[in-house]
Amino acid sequence: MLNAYTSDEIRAAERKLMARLPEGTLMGRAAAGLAVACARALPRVYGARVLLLVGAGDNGGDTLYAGALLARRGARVDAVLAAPRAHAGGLAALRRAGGRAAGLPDGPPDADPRLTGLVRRADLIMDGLVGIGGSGALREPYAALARLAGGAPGVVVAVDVPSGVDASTGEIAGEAVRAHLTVTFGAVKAGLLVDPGASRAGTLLPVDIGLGPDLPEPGVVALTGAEVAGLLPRPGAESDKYRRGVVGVVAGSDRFTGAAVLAVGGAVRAGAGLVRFAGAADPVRQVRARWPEAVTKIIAPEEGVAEVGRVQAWVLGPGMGTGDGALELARAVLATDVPVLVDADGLTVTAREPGLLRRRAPTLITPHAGELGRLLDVPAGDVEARRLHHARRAAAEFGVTVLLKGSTTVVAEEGGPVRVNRTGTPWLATGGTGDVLAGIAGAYLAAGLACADAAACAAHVHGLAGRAAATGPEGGEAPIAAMDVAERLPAAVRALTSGS
Ligand SMILES: NC(=O)C1=CN([C@@H]2O[C@H](COP(=O)(O)OP(=O)(O)OC[C@H]3O[C@@H](n4cnc5c(N)ncnc54)[C@H](OP(=O)(O)O)[C@@H]3O)[C@@H](O)[C@H]2O)[C@@H](O)CC1
Ligand SMILES: Nc1ncnc2c1ncn2[C@@H]1O[C@H](COP(=O)(O)OP(=O)(O)O)[C@@H](O)[C@H]1O
Ligand SMILES: [K+]
Repeated sequence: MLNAYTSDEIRAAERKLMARLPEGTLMGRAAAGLAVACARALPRVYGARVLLLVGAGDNGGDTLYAGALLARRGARVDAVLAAPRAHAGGLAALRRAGGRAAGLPDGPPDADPRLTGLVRRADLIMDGLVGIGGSGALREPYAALARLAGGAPGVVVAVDVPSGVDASTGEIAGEAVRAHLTVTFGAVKAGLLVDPGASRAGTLLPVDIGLGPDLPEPGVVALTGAEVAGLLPRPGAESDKYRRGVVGVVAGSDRFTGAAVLAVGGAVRAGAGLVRFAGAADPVRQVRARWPEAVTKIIAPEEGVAEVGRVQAWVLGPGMGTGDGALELARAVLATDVPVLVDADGLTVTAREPGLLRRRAPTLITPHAGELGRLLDVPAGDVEARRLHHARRAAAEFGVTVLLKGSTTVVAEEGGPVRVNRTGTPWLATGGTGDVLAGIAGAYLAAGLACADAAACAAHVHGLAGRAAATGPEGGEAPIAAMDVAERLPAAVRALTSGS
């Protein structure tokens, strides 16, 4: 499990640890780890040009000490001091090691030829403007320096967090540094795992400074492949198709037949014991043609799902339409006493009657930002900008588990940590992949996994399958279709369970 924390949690742990150690020990450990990471990111240290962007706080202090270590190994180190004050010990160390430091010129930094020259020529830039002490949008001149680093040809290394990214949430209020590598101290910050912050961090490199025993229970976690493999349902000698889990899928409409085929495909390929599909005549025909494994039934909305047969979990919504008939079907499925996954159109219609989501049996909703925005009555852009906040809020408000899709998938439930999935690829941003995801998670629910486990495992496996589809065995990357993701599921699960 990769555990991630807020700035306050890290600070509290640091305070406890610092009380037991001589002053400066933690900064020394942080700077040493940072210098090693930077040295590894350079082809050679001797003669390399290194530029330090230094803020007034301890984040700048780490950067100056690390710069001093590189200068001692022969790097040509220049520090730009973004504020009138800088960490005194760090500055002295850099100068002693032969590094140079200067303040900012008058006027805009991006119009200063010396500064733009330093940025252009730097093999490596360390962003030490702000770390966990940052709050709100980057102020000037920090914001201008972050912009300058954005256009630099060299490697950009964020110190602890990319400046401008909220370390606790991943939110970005204004300008933010875009790093190739983030060297983060003590423990991973939650904002490095959640977009928009996560995509500014590049590769994450945690440096252990001894905080472990002082850290609390994490508020955000990412499951490892081995943990997901351990949770995935697996048939045993006593299994039969019913015990493995029967998933009911209510999806598609005469207008949207593909969503039904894809959701059923996700469930079949994820290992459901049996898939029962119920819907309008057209999607039933399509599902039967593509997935002869599924048992199908044509239903009219007023019939409900009582005659479809016994299932252990329902998937409700992909492509089912948003009219009154769809709402009637949603009412029928949500009135059952088994776990229900609500996706896509199912969410759009329940947004008209959110009380339907309050059930005794578990409920998992799988919105993208637009769908969650409709449920919470906030713009989709705000959901994307504040993913952790809105996913947690919806879980609390509706009493459900929430899997919020998009560039970072987060799974939130009351009383547990948020789980973040890191296996996906932007190639998944294509029509129908969400329908496949719903089918996968539905199969896991039917097999008996709790909502948060089913959601986290489904997102993990779906992300792996998406990546495998986009990269293929010959390397490179190519566009994918949603059905490719369903087809790659068995290979993704095989790779996961074999530990490769
Ligand atoms: N504690 C420890 O043991 C260890 C800590 N470590 C390191 O210390 C870092 C935390 O250091 P920190 O607490 O000094 O805060 P830091 O991130 O440098 O920022 C504060 C400065 O930024 C400024 N500022 C804030 N927001 C701003 C904005 N929007 N735009 C512009 N400026 C803004 C703020 O200005 P102010 O608001 O006060 O005027 C103040 O000057 C941590 O990330 C890690 O790198 C490691 O060495 C390991 C051990
Ligand atoms: N930029 C991205 N990076 C990674 N995954 C993405 C990105 N954009 C979308 N996805 C994933 O692609 C899928 C799209 O689902 P959804 O929006 O429901 O599409 P559809 O309704 O067409 O099936 C989700 O699993 C989502 O997490
Ligand atoms: K930083």
